[in-house]
Amino acid sequence: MINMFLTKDEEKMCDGEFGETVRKSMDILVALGDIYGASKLVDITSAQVSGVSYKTIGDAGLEYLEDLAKGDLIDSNINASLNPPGTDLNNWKELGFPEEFSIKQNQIVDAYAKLGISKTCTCTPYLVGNVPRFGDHVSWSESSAVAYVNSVIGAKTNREGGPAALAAAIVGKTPLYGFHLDYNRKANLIVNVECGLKGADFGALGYIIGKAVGGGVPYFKLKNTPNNNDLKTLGAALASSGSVALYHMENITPEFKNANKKEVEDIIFISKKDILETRDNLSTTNKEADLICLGCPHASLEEIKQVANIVQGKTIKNKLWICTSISVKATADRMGYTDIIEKAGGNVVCDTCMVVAPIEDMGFEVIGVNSAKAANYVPSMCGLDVVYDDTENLIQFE
Ligand SMILES: C[C@@](O)(CCOP(=O)(O)O)CC(=O)O
Ligand code: SF4
Repeated sequence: MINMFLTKDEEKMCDGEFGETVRKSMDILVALGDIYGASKLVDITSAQVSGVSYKTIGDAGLEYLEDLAKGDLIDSNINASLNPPGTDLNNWKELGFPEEFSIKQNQIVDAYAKLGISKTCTCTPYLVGNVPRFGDHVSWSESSAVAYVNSVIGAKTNREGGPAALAAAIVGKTPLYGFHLDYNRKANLIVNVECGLKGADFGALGYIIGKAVGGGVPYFKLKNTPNNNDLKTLGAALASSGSVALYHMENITPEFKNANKKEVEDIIFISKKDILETRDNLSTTNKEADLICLGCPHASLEEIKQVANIVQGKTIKNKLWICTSISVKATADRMGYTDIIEKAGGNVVCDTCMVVAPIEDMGFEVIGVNSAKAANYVPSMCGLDVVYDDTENLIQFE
């Protein structure tokens, strides 16, 4: 029995009148809505679909998607884009990605494309055209992207699983509960940062607070003004050590005035010592990195420019990847940044990242990262050591 209210059209979708793909998607959305007590479905303007890497979904995932893609679709008329896959979809051969893995990976992405999800392949779709408006209901699933779209843009999403975001993309709707409702978007922890922050400090802060707040909503008071790259780094870390989907930042994020901070009793003070200790603890080894892997979440053009400025005219000792979307790379190519980085011995890698790529099978042992999320996940998802530091300290020259 279905508990939530469905319109006549939605009932028809559940009954299979629009085909099997739509029916199966409605099954997922209605089950989710009933579990979480949603009153109804709500229209969305955007979806971001994770569950893409062959490393995480395997052959079973590929078969499921190819089967689903055989059915008819309705025109859900939303902007839907894919998360990073496990390979650079075009340049996997040149970059040394395993062949069988890369072929399967391309098949997965093709199946998603048949289901109407664009091959944007990034966890920072807000940099490349999948940009909802403030207040929009959306269904996003990559956890750093969820934190960004809720907090920095002020669109509304729960932390969806890949299948739920795909179902939402197919139908153009999501169940109305959780962070879609304003009363769940209030802060429940105040974070008073007593020192200025820069670079990898933001990841360290996110790592500490994610652990402290779990799935709650932190409200930050900072001494200095972060840029959007800092906010994406912070959100990624919050969403990986905890399950944060939304944060507020005084005078920075769009909903900070409605966060009800006066009613929040829990307050944490963060000192320079806390940040430095956490930065140290995020490294699992003192060894030098054999691969420096930047772009978690996927790099912006400014971050690629920063790397180009650091390596210009020099020869990098370690291997260097800077991971980003194909759209950002296209602009980096045009600006000459890619050429500078390649001449120094590094690569701008498209689509994939250090967590979802099979780097453990590619001969690397120690990965240098400037992202606390990557520092948290590379040891657990790839079984490799990490060194955590700022970009300029990670890159060594001949
Ligand atoms: C680790 C992560 O960023 C990438 C793995 O994603 P996927 O489920 O393989 O698309 C997922 C997440 O944090 O939501
Ligand atoms: S692990 Fe990092 S780079 Fe990879 S998809 Fe997640 S946020 Fe993006």
